[in-house]
Amino acid sequence: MTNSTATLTWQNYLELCKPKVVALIVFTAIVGMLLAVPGMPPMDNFIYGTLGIALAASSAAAINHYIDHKADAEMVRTQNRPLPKGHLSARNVLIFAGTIGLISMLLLIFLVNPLTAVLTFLSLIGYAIIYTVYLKRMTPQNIVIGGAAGAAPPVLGWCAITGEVHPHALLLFLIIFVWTPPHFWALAIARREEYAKVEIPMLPVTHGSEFTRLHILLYTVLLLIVTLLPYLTGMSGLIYLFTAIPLGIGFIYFALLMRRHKDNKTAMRTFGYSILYLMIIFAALLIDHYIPLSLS
Ligand code: HEM
Ligand SMILES: CC(C)=CCC/C(C)=C/CC/C(C)=C/COP(=O)(O)OP(=O)(O)O
Repeated sequence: MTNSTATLTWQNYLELCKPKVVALIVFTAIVGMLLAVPGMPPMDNFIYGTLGIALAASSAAAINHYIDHKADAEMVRTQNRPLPKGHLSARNVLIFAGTIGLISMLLLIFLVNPLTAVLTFLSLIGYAIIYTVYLKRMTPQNIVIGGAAGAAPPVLGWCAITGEVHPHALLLFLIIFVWTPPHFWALAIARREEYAKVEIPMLPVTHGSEFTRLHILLYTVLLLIVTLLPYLTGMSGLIYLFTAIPLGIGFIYFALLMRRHKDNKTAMRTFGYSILYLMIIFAALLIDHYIPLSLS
């Protein structure tokens, strides 16, 4: 194998893992871990927990590539993925997904704790099988229900440190769960023709873009309310609150902008904002945890 072929192979495997999505997922898990205890969490649980969750999410992403390869070949956004392009064989993808999935489970069972392993496994199956095989092709509520898998990582992170599912961790779950529909539907509006072409019943395809825009707005309002809960329950302080409120208002502003400007560019700007939103709100939770303002 020449050097450039080796690089290409390596890049293809990395692409299977959806590295940017998984990076943000892992960040939310890390925030869950750091919020679970005052000060620093035990290093072993932190490192092996992070690795285990990252490998499970990557395995789920690779399985999603395998199951979706036919639809992916039909859509401009996904047609250059390693399977539709023929850069990797289905067999290689399955072996890769199985191997990293297994390593993840071994790490979590033996070096973290069994509850984290079970919950991570359920998230993997939730995304790779329940969402990708069934929900995605069955109902326009696919991403609302399937969003539970993507929202799980802070709970997994928290559990990796304490061995329990704490109600505060469930608040973090709730934030990502309510964030997911406006995150995805903004993109789905811009890509509705492609989803229609491959007969995937995303909300803008089945109920139209207007209806979807209204639902994006409703979810951003709900999200602003839900993001007040960490402050109201005493889990987070004023640094968090003063970040969450303007961020939430910003998301509502984008949702309103989408109702005024019906172009794909505005929809994609909203999608871009959603990613920035999640990064910043979780960063704020973290900063607030270590630098609590005692004004409250
Ligand atoms: C059911 C749940 C979700 C759905 C259906 C969904 C859908 C998508 C789609 C289709 C893209 C691809 C955009 C593209 O190809 O340009 C994307 C990108 C992205 N998603 Fe999500 N997402 C979900 C949950 C999440 C979660 C839980 C996170 C992180 C916590 C996340 C973070 C991201 C990031 C960072 C990107 C940008 C990737 C890039 O720039 O390449 N998503 N999402
Ligand atoms: C901890 C653990 C195991 C979590 C798994 C969560 C996980 C990897 C979520 C990914 C969310 C995502 C990118 C959904 C899009 O899938 P899609 O098929 O609708 O998008 P696509 O068309 O870009 O493939």
